[in-house]
Amino acid sequence: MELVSSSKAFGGQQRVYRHDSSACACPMNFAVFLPPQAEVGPVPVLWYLSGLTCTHQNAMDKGEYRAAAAANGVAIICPDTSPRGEGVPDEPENWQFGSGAGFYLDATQAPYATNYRMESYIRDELPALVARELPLDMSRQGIFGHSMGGHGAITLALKNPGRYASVSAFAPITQPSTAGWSRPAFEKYLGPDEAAWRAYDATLLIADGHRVPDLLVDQGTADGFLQEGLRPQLLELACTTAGIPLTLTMREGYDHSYNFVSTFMAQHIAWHAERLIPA
Ligand SMILES: N[C@@H](CCC(=O)N[C@@H](CS)C(=O)NCC(=O)O)C(=O)O
Repeated sequence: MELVSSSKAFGGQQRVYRHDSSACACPMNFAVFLPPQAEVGPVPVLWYLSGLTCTHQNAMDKGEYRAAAAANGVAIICPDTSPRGEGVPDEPENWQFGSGAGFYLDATQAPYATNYRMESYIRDELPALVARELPLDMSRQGIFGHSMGGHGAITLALKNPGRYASVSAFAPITQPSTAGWSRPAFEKYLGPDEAAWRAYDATLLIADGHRVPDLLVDQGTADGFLQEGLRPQLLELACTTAGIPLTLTMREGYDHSYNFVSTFMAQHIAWHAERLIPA
């Protein structure tokens, strides 16, 4: 992998790397913050998955995670949200599909199946790469994300028990198989048979028996996508029915932006650190 940039922050290093992805069949960028503790030994890893229209850069620029990551001694990795660039099929006018809208799934339909394999990328390829190249303790991983990235974090945690010791989300898309901004994308990536969509829907994965030990979710009450796109009540119902301890907090007056995400970032990192770092 090629170092694109490196800058000291909070005693650690905020870096961006670029590499040729075999899962996505294109070059991919990712951001990684290494806390100062990484200079003395491998540190736990917290994966942060971003939402629609984002790249590896949004959370790095606006997520305000570095102080808490340095204080807790965890690395934060922010991957891109889709394959992108020359030769990657896209709908440039559509912000809910294609570039910036990979939905953390492995597409099965032409022409998307060649590149849009974000599940394999996040679950297999990128962890193997960073494990080889960076001072990370891969036996201690957590995952979180925002909106489409909250969907990605929760579904990956549900499907890979034991891989992620902790999972949380800011304003996650809880039931993408029925939400207006994700249904068309699911159909294009996965085909018309909705049975194939269940593997990428948190509420349906829970209904099908998948579990996480516990789950932290924050949601702003002034989020314009709250009832059409996000619907935390569906996740709450699924978790209650399944007996999954969910800490869902509705945050009065907060919208969908990084002003909301950054406000609660330190609390989420502390939640993960409690589960990743033995007292
Ligand atoms: N472009 C959309 C908004 C998309 C949006 O809010 N994306 C969220 C994730 S779902 C985000 O994080 N955007 C990038 C940013 O705020 O930096 C619109 O015009 O309504």
